[in-house]
Amino acid sequence: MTLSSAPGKVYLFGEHAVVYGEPAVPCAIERRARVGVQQRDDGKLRVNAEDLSLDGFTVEYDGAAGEGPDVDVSESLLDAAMGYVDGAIEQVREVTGNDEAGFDVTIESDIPLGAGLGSSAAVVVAAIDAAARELGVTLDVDELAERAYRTEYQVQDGQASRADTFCSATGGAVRVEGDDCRVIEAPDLPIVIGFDGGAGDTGQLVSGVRTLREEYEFAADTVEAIGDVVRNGEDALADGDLEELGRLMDFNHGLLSALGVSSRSLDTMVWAARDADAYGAKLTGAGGGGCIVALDPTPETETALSFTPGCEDAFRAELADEGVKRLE
Ligand SMILES: Nc1ncnc2c1ncn2[C@@H]1O[C@H](COP(=O)(O)OP(=O)(O)O)[C@@H](O)[C@H]1O
Ligand SMILES: C[C@@](O)(CCOP(=O)(O)O)CC(=O)O
Ligand SMILES: [Mg+2]
Repeated sequence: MTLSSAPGKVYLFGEHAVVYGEPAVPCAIERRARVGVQQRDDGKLRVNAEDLSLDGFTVEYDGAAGEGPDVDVSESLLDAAMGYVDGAIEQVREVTGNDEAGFDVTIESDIPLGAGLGSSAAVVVAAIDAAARELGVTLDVDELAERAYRTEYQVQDGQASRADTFCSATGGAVRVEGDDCRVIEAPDLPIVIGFDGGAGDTGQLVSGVRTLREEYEFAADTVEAIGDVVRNGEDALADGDLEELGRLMDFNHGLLSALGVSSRSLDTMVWAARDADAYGAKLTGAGGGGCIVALDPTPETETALSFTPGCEDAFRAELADEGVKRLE
């Protein structure tokens, strides 16, 4: 068996706008997906993903080369659930030139699904890394990030940036603008996360922003304004100016809200953090439901969130310096 892990992330700034070429700054956090892979002789793909439940079912699945799923759910739901793993294995078959390779894949993850913490990118990065190594090929981190990006791009119907996958592959704080991806210096950030227990549909939310942007010039301007916030945010990050970072995160949340990707529970958690005197707070990732990220070195925000109706979990997150980890 070959085992790799990869971290989730929060966006300090720039989600959604990054899809249209504006810069974004995600930071990897110490919450990981671990993917174990064992080659099979029969060319089939069998995925054991205990965290992945569809309306209460746990999926036992024979992927593209297999016999189809052992659950009674619609194909579209199953594609949505399994597309990332299937896509990751396709990339491994391509990059290793082993078209017929079959695998047993086991996924365990500390990252809530669809909540804006990049569970999909972490699963894809760890799966590609482990499956390629299982076939004797160790990918360098740039190739791994590129293959993981192609997987997300394909599964999300051509609507994905390189931000999540690059960040998960390299770890640390990163800056992504188009295909220019780099790791940047970041101070120790007092990151607090609030989770409403829900999820958003990344593809649908990205499509919503695309439509608005095509329909209204001011929505296109809003996307550009997010880019300006990010550029200011980079300076604040370089200066270690947490107050300014927080102000800019607040502004970023307002602009995301204007683009229709916030929700009542995300707004409620953002306001709870602001009322607790966090430096700033915003939704993270695609939105619609899931997580907010706040900056607060004191325990106040975590405490306030834990008493906020609609907030299911509040926790601190450490920056993950390391991206993909080769465990076995
Ligand atoms: N532990 C897991 N096991 C299997 N698949 C997972 C797991 N975590 C995430 N995924 C895949 O990623 C999808 C969620 O990704 P996405 O909607 O982009 O949200 P996010 O990346 O913000 O968590 C899930 O529907 C599933 O396909
Ligand atoms: C909305 C977006 O900018 C980030 C999505 O992040 P997440 O999958 O919700 O963690 C889409 C993308 O960059 O591919
Ligand atoms: Mg995702």
